[in-house]
Amino acid sequence: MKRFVLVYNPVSGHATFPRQLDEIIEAFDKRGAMLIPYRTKIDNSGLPDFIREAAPDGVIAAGGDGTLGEVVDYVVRHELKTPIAVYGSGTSNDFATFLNLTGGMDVKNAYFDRIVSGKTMPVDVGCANGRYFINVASAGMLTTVAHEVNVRIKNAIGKIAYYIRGIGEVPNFRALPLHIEADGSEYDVHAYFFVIVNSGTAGGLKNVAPLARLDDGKLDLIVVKKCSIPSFVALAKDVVSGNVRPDDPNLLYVQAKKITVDAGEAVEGDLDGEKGPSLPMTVETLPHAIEMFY
Ligand SMILES: Nc1ncnc2c1ncn2[C@@H]1O[C@H](COP(=O)(O)OP(=O)(O)OP(=O)(O)O)[C@@H](O)[C@H]1O
Repeated sequence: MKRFVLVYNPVSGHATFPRQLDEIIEAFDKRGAMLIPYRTKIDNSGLPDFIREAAPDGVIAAGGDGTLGEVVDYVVRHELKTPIAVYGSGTSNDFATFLNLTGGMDVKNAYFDRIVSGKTMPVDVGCANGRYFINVASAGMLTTVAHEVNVRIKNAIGKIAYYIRGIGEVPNFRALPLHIEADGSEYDVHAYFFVIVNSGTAGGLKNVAPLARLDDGKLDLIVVKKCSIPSFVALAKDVVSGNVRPDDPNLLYVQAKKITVDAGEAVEGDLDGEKGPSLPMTVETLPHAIEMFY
């Protein structure tokens, strides 16, 4: 009998996942597979031993991008060599969205079939100052905004909270003097923020990085340069509508294996939507570091 560790975050998104637990256990039971639940806590340092002990055919991360990122960090760091599935039950579920895994029970049941039959693909992982992430590393104005959003507000109204809080910050937009090295090329730009993405979906927005591929051995760096307010509004419109152009003059768009970003000060960073290392940040790609069910 195949068995899967179900790592579920009871509070992510609207804290609705616990109500779906019975349905999911039944879905795997029907497919002749066993689920071994692991309820996340603030400190999940016992997870690697739990996974080793269970010796599963895969680990399913049920939560948002933060939960998935944490599972990926443990799997890579502890060389657990187990394929990973994502069940998006967070606020924005960027990675699950990129893999077209969000939707109704039809989508989920088809995915459960593929998990049980073992359909996997290799996926790159990012490493930022020694911490692994699956989807996005970033820093700058927007990151601070996201971290300051009260968790309860975030749960209640989701990503809209980012914008509400963000709008309040507009007068405080501050550009950072970034020095960037990407695979040997150097760039100096005044920028509001940057994202380094693995998939093309970030911050609840699809197609933020039109060139991004999960298995190309590269990460995509997108830097939003300091610009006039009308230019910024036009760019924001393109981003929201999924029409980011890599050659947009207000962006620096670079694909690279290794990227270092320095702002000359310790600006707070973000990994997969959670607090990450501060700048300077060195991000490297680990090509095909994990297998993911898709
Ligand atoms: N039992 C728990 N009680 C309180 N917080 C928890 C618990 N388990 C995990 N967490 C916290 O949940 C956060 C991760 O949430 P996650 O990113 O998965 O969901 P989200 O923020 O709702 O979704 P998304 O990242 O997709 O927007 C982490 O900060 C983690 O510490």
